[in-house]
Amino acid sequence: MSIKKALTVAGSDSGGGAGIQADLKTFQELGVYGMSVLTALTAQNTTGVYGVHPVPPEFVAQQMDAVLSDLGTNAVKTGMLFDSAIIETVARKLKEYGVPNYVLDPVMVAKGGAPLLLQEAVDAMKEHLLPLAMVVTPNLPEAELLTGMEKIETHEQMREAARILHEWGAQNVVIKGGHSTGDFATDLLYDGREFVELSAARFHTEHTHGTGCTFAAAITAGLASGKTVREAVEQAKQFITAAISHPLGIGHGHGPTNHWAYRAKER
Ligand SMILES: Nc1ncnc2c1ncn2[C@@H]1O[C@H](COP(=O)(O)OP(=O)(O)OP(=O)(O)O)[C@@H](O)[C@H]1O
Ligand SMILES: Cc1ncc(CO)c(N)n1
Repeated sequence: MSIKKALTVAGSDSGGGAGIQADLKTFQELGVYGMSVLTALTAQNTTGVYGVHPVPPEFVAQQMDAVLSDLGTNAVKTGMLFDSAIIETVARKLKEYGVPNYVLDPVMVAKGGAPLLLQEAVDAMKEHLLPLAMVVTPNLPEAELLTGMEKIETHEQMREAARILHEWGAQNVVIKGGHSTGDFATDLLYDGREFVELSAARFHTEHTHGTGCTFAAAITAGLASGKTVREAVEQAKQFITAAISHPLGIGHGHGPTNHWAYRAKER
């Protein structure tokens, strides 16, 4: 059996719960070989983001060349990209190498409110990355910023946002419902033809640092392994639900999710 590989292009979370670190842990747990291209360093822990140090776009390009010219990959995800120069560089390299199975997690703001994407970069993300995406995974505030819709709360508004992002070039759209309220955390998958709702019990917990990164990384790992988009999203939902339901209880703020929980349950 050949080894399946996945690449994450994202920022570093020194606290280990989100960003590159969450992605690599998720890849490992789902049995794919993980590779990483760093776009920014953050001085971060469970209580907040205390500093951001972006990587020069030329060095992002150099990292992508190093990985893609030698190892190649079966899937790629992007997370924190910080500015439009980095976005344009990443888009150019994804096209140059014809990278398959691209998952765009449009990371914009950290849980505590720190900006992880400059405002000037939202248009660049729509123009350069959305049309390349096999799957895009906005949370509700990200879907509002991308579509320009004033409020996305109801199921019908989630469907409308998904239709718009599909029309703008993403092949599949997952609108994540983590930020809504109610007894269920319900996400919506749209492939341009049908809507599929993925629902799980909502856990009343503070420990949701890195949920979005982990979810998108799990989708990426599934695609790298040859799953269909539907199968990969369903597995990712199970992975993140398990990770949230068994928090590690570390740190003084929003603690990380538990990347071991899914495999522990499988055994
Ligand atoms: N309290 C919760 N209980 C159960 N599932 C949740 C909860 N919070 C989020 N989820 C699920 O976790 C996944 C990630 O969604 P969320 O909306 O939290 O992403 P995000 O806001 O991008 O995360 P991040 O804070 O990492 O940026 C989705 O499948 C969502 O339904
Ligand atoms: C580096 C990084 N990427 C993404 C997020 C969003 O959770 C975060 N907090 N930090």
